[in-house]
Amino acid sequence: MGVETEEFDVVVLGLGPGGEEIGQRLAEAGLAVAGVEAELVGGECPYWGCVPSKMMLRAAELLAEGRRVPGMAGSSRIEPDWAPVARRIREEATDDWNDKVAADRFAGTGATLVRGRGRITGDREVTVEAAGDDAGGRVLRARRGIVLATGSVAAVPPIPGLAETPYWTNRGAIAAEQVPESLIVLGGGAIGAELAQVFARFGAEVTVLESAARLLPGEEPEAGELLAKVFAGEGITVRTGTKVTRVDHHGSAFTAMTEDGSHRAERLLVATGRRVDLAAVGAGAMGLDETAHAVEVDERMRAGDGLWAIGDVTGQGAFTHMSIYQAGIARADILGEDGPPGRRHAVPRVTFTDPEVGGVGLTEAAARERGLAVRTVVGDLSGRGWIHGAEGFVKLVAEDSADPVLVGASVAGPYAGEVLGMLTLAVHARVPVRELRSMIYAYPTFHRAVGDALKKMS
Ligand SMILES: Cc1cc2nc3c(=O)[nH]c(=O)nc-3n(C[C@H](O)[C@H](O)[C@H](O)COP(=O)(O)OP(=O)(O)OC[C@H]3O[C@@H](n4cnc5c(N)ncnc54)[C@H](O)[C@@H]3O)c2cc1C
Ligand SMILES: NC(=O)c1ccc[n+]([C@@H]2O[C@H](COP(=O)([O-])OP(=O)(O)OC[C@H]3O[C@@H](n4cnc5c(N)ncnc54)[C@H](O)[C@@H]3O)[C@@H](O)[C@H]2O)c1
Repeated sequence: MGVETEEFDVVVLGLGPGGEEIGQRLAEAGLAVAGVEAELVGGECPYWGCVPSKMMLRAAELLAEGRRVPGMAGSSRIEPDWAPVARRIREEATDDWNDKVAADRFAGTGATLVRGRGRITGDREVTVEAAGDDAGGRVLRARRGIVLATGSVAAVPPIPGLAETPYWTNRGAIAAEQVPESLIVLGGGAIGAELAQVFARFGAEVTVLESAARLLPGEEPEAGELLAKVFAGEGITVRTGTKVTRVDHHGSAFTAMTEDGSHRAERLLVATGRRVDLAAVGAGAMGLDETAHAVEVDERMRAGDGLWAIGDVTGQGAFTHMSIYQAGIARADILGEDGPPGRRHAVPRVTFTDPEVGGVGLTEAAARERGLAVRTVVGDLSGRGWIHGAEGFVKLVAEDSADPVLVGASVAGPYAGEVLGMLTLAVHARVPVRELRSMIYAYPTFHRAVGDALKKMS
């Protein structure tokens, strides 16, 4: 088996949204870049994550809007059909899980695409296993350094019996050609909540089993409570504070045993978080702790001498926008450019359920855990919520000082992810609350609810 050694300025290991962005931008800046990808150029987001899941959610939202016609605009008869959803995902979103367009775009910037699974095997050295028809592996040496951007995979809890069953992770759910008659969703975080609502709206009988005390436990409690109410109204069974003790699969059904009973369904989706495997990428060869849950980076995304890490592997927020943001910071550092350091006080997050749930910066609980003295206010969606017939809330978390700024904010309701934009700006730029109060909020918009909430803040 022959082994070729090649030299580059930078080797990017993993071409998800973060790796793709930095690889392309460094190549465009004139560096010799190799990008190593084991599966599909683009990573989880376009093929099994954000993009196809948001297509599903858009379809499910259209059904829900149709069902809202009676009482407001006439009558409606809704007949869900999964076929166009599966077709859009196959043809428009993922090109049938083919990355030719992305691979060509990457190579078009002058970067070298190396297909195969890579491993750090020494200082600034990556060895790539032979892939496909390649005769042997390749050794890539990086003069400036390696960017570790290998993302995350679904974390599967060690529940007895589960590993022996044909459970879905996000990948199985996204590639579904049919809606199951019934579905158990293990985990009521972002993935679990979004996909539970999609499948329920297309006719599946859905049960969400969440170990924490409420849905979306990382968000404000008001968000989990609102979603639980909405889910109940849509016929979704939600069990929180539940421990699943065993999972079995017999014939065509899953059984999940809990401490107070059992649940049966045709499919079971595991949505209990993500996992980073630093041993698999050989991170120890450049001094990292391979047992860690994430790579620790400084404000320039440096993880060591000649080593940068970006995206899900950093544990700073498993979001596509974080991986691309961090790619920009690392790119500037590698090119020796001045630029703002990576900041984490205003990371936005949106769960695209209906109602959407958006948050930025700290929740009240997270702020208090850090020892910050804060004041909070919770408001409703004002006039627009009533006109729309929608439920939701705005919650603001301000530091308790003479001239306070917001350290966190949440919004739930229609277009909450869009309303979050102004709150993200406020937290990011530390706009004083007095300035936010003096602003004019268009009537009757959803974002006017922010102005109304500010008036109530002591
Ligand atoms: C169902 C779902 C919905 C989501 N929705 C959203 C959303 O709406 N908005 C949002 O911001 N985020 C969303 N996310 C999260 C988002 O997909 C991730 O945060 C994002 O993809 C992370 O990008 P990344 O570059 O860190 O890594 P990834 O996208 O995980 O890509 C890493 C790449 O590295 C490759 N790789 C791994 N190991 C090796 C190796 N040893 N050698 C070579 N290649 C390797 C992998 O094959 C992969 O292509 C969602 C995720 C899921 C699962
Ligand atoms: N709209 C978005 O931006 C979006 C959408 C989907 C995913 N994502 C990203 O992907 C990440 C992973 O999503 P996720 O939903 O898998 O993770 P998550 O961490 O958001 O939620 C996992 C949930 O599973 C629960 N859980 C853990 N172990 C359990 C068990 N044994 N039984 C029952 N419940 C259990 C946790 O309490 C938690 O509520 C998210 O944190 C997010 O960063 C983002």
